[in-house]
Amino acid sequence: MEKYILAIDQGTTSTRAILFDKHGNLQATAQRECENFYPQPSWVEQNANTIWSSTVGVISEAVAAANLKMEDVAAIGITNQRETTIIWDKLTGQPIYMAIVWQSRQSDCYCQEMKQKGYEPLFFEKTGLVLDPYFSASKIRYILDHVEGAQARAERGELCFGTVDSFLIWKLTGGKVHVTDVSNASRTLLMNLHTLDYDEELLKLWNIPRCLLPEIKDTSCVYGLSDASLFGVQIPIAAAVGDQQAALFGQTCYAPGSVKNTYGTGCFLLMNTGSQIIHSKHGLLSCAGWKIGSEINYVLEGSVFVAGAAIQWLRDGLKIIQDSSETYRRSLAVKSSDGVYVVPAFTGLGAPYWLPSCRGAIFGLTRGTSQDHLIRATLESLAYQTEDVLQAMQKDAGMKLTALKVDGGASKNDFLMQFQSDISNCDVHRSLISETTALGAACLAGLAVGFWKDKQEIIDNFKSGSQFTPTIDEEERSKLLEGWHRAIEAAMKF
Ligand SMILES: Nc1ncnc2c1ncn2[C@@H]1O[C@H](COP(=O)(O)OP(=O)(O)O)[C@@H](O)[C@H]1O
Ligand SMILES: O=P(O)(O)OC[C@H](O)CO
Repeated sequence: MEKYILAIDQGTTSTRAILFDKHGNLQATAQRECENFYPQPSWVEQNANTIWSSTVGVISEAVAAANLKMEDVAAIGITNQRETTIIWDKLTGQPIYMAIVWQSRQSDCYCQEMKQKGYEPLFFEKTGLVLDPYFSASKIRYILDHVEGAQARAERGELCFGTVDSFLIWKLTGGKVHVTDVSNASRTLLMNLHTLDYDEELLKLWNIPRCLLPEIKDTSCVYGLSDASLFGVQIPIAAAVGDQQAALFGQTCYAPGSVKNTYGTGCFLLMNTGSQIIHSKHGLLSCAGWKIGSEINYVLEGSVFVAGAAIQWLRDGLKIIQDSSETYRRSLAVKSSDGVYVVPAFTGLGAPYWLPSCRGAIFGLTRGTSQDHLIRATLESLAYQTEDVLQAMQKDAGMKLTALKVDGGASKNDFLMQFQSDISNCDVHRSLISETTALGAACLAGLAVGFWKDKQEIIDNFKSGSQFTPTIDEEERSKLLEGWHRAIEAAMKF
């Protein structure tokens, strides 16, 4: 009887379950939207119970859609929005606060305080990260300070912290297993990148008790079995991996120097740096890519906070499009963005600028500016932000990138992909399967249970899709980029 690997991709905008067969072909997929709440400007929260119920829902729906039974699933791999912070009661499994989403800025004051005390270099050296509310540590501090009695309960070992992977493993195993993997732990500001363990000095600075935290495990290994009461059978949970590292794995970027960009809610450009930690001098982050047995892979990352989220803003905020795919047609309805630049810094600026207080701005408006110009300029802003990160990455790595592998929801937009190729003067390769994040998690789970023999088998299964090559000359490229840099500098000064 043929078996399948089920990947759970719990992202910022949706929870998906996807089934893959032995050849890496997608067999079925199920998806539920996830509601984001914005209780105050620049705060973003989600209901952790809904994250869980949507996960159980999509698993059953995907298996049913493929006409399979749960017995046909050889293993589950989990990939997730990273940094998003959940603290729950160890006895009841009930979250004690909303899930604080990675984009949320409500814990910025803790990071500012650490910066004022001069701790930024220490954190950068040990964790590869900058002191920003993006990462989990200050979010944990926020919950422990704002939920009555939480600090004392954490110290007594009554509470558990987890990023979404950890919370889902806890729930799936019926409250038996409290673990995470190195790729997720390396985004907490608590894990030492060199030892791959929590760092006592950093825990002390944040006043976070170690017993609150999940054990850090490999990325590809069996953490436990799903509780029989959930699906009738016990299925090995065999991978947990942050979604950006999962996409890097799914894109088969195994060689040091290979790069991918994912255009989802945000944009995340990752370069595999092999067993070497490269500490960026240009505003990028270092973190763990994955650990498989004794093999550890590090990555250099540029995280852009608002990418597809800007398209959602056009749809839900400005209401000038009905559907995100409409941006393709609307962008081509005008010859250019006519000098309009959108800086979508709705939740501050991430890499390479790191300015949490920055806000969004639109420049270059004239009486002739139409909705289509604004839509086109918003799409272009995804490519400009990516280009800024690419420039920083090339400087750090000391090399010129000639090809960029891409994936994620907004990578379906051909206009955006062509503009990216033009503006970055490099080839853009879009994989045939857009679900490379889920594929990466499935591959890591499959390797753990022997479903796939080795990485070569995964490379052999990989299917390339469309390719975009540059069509504009250097003069035009420089002019467009010069306008963008004036816009971003003005937004930062505002
Ligand atoms: N055709 C498209 N053109 C532009 N943006 C798109 C398109 N399709 C989806 N998006 C954007 O991509 C994002 C969803 O991508 P996805 O990879 O599912 O995100 P996430 O993993 O962050 O939940 C949304 O923000 C949406 O606005
Ligand atoms: O939900 P996504 O796919 O936008 O990913 C979020 C990132 O993991 C945040 O670091």
